[in-house]
Amino acid sequence: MALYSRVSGSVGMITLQNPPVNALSAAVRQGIVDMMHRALSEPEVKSVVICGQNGKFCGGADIREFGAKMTGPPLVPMVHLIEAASKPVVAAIEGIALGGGLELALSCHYRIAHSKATLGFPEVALGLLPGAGGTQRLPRLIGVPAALDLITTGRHVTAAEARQLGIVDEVTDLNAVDAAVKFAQSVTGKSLDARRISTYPCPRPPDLDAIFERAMQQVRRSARGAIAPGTCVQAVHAAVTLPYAKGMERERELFSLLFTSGQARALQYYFFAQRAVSRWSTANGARWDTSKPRPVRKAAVIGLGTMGRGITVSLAQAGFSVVAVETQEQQLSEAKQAVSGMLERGAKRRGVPLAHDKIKYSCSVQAVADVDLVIEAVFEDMALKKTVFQQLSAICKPGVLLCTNTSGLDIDELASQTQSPELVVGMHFFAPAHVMQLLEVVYGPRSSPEVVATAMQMGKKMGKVSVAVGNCRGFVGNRMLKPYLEQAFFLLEEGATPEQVDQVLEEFGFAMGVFKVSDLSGLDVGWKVRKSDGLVSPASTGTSARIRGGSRYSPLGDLLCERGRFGQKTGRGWYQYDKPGGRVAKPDPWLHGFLEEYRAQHGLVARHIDHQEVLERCLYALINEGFQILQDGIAAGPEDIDVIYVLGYGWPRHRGGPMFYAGQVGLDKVVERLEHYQQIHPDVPGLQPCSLLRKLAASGNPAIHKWREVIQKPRSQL
Ligand SMILES: CCCCCCCC/C=C\C/C=C/C(=O)SCCNC(=O)CCNC(=O)[C@H](O)C(C)(C)COP(=O)(O)OP(=O)(O)OC[C@H]1O[C@@H](n2cnc3c(N)ncnc32)[C@H](O)[C@@H]1OP(=O)(O)O
Repeated sequence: MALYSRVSGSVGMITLQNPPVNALSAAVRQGIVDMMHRALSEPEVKSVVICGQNGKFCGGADIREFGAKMTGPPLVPMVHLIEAASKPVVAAIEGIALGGGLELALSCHYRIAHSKATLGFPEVALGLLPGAGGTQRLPRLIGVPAALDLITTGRHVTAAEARQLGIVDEVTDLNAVDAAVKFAQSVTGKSLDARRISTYPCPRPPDLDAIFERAMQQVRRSARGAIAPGTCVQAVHAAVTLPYAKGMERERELFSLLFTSGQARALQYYFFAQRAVSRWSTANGARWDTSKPRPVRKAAVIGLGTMGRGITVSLAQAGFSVVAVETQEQQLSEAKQAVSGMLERGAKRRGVPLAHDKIKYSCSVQAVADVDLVIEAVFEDMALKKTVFQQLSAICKPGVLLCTNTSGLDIDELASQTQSPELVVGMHFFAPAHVMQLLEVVYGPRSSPEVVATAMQMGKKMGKVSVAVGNCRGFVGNRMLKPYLEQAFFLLEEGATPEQVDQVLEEFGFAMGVFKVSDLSGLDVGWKVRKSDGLVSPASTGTSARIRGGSRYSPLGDLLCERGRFGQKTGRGWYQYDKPGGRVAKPDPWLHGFLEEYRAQHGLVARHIDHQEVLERCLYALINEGFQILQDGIAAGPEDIDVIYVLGYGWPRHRGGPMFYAGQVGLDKVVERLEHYQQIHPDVPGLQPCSLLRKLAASGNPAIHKWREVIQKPRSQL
């Protein structure tokens, strides 16, 4: 709703009230319309201030209303009512003015912002465009290039930048509402003719066509198939080429197109999914709202390889004191240099103070004796990690949280090396750890709720999105990756090339295809794991070379590693690179020849594999594992899996995540296609639809938010 009051005798004040962000729900819109009429009809009122309760102007349209039937006054007539008002209307912007909130502010005649406020049009991230005149008013106010930048990227600007761009009239360090009231009094009676943005002519730079061409190219490059950014460009184009009223019609047309799209639904689902994962629960009943995090002031990182360095930087930048331990002198000095460089670049990019003094380096594990939390990031080797955990358990003060950055080893086995297994959790960072936003917090059967809560909160403090997951081989992300990779290898055996598979996945929207990712992370990583699992056997031919434990196995990755082809680092992998460490993947004729030879040796006949088969086999195998993970209680809900895949594995956000995507495809269709492929490949268990997937499909493809009702009480292995 919106509250009306009279201040200083002549100023009508409309306060938006809809916690937590004063979103423009039907009730708020109704309140604004009613209170505007009231302010305009009261003769004592000479000017109006619009502000938001609790220091937040407005977070935009109420996204929760998008899925339901719209009620209440629409936004467009509401902003027209404000702009057409005969009394000056001043927006007092505190906290946030985003999306519809900024459109509301742009319909006011003046805008006063607090210096800490942020403003922006983030609609593009929800698969939309600013549909209440934003695409028509902003270019009129600040020009086409700046408007295109803000609307197509959705980036938030500070009050200072907004002032520089001309979006706000004044910035204050004092109380913005008081300042707006004073301002409103000062403009009482002044003509409003020059204050209605919709009446401004839209500036037409001479190189207009080139500007729009560049904007389109830019969004095509970065959108990875998302339709909203390009549609935003079209809407801004209308502002320059059409009169305001026609431009508004075009904005509405384009908005409707996006509003009803699957991409908008996926992005809006993802928006709430990312927030839902902070309300975590575990298979043994611990919950976010009943578990109190422990205070952590000082943390330690053990092992300063690539991951340890990134984790050290993340901790220091988040304000923790860090003891960074590396027992190899040479490694330690290299790490110091690398960490310093990362901190300097980070400080420059984010304009934050350098955090060098937060870090103390040591080559002795004894240095961690007084820390509150340790993150072990040594080499991915169980025996080594066990030794480290035994040492830590002996050295650390009582009650210290012992965390491991393993990407898939058994947390419980590590916990059993310590005197207090309840204090052990996984904190699985993604490389580069100081950049990637995802953190899998892995709890074991004995991890205490407070310890899970602490790791989740630590992640948040480091600016990460933390997702709590149960303990199993590969946890959620890497466990689902296995069947996906497996299918990609099988497709090569059957006749595909790495570039064909990658192209299909990149067209789907993945940042990188599976083989390019494999080259980037290093083929030797998986090879070591397969070797320790006893899967890598001496080269042989015939069917038995491609069977392990009764199931189909592709030794292709092993064979490449045997030839020293580890990917980018060696300049050769699934692709070739101009030099070791090179980044540009080029198809490799050697690899094509090798695949032909391999097929011949194993009696395989290459066949044509189409786009649909590549996509379905890779994605549905991955999705099927996701359902198995839900069934096992390793992830509490589909949102957890989707957030992990979008933030950690390059799944296109505009497709919501693998579980959401499965729902959009239709669960019955996913089951049907998996069964189809399983009939052809009966030796691939990962293509057998799991029982939860079958159950959900049989119960009529329920909406994703209803899946939890069907997922029985978690039947975790924990
Ligand atoms: C043809 C059909 C015609 C239909 C007619 C429709 C006409 C529409 C016309 C115009 C289009 C306008 C569109 C919009 O305005 S879309 C919304 C644009 N705004 C945003 O995208 C802002 C989204 N919010 C945020 O970025 C952040 O929440 C934040 C910066 C505002 C605050 O961040 P933080 O402090 O970190 O808090 P949380 O993110 O955790 O959020 C707290 C809580 O609030 C919920 N929430 C936030 N914003 C909204 C919102 N706009 N609507 C509803 N709910 C919102 C958020 O979900 C959190 O709650 P929780 O999920 O329960 O945890």
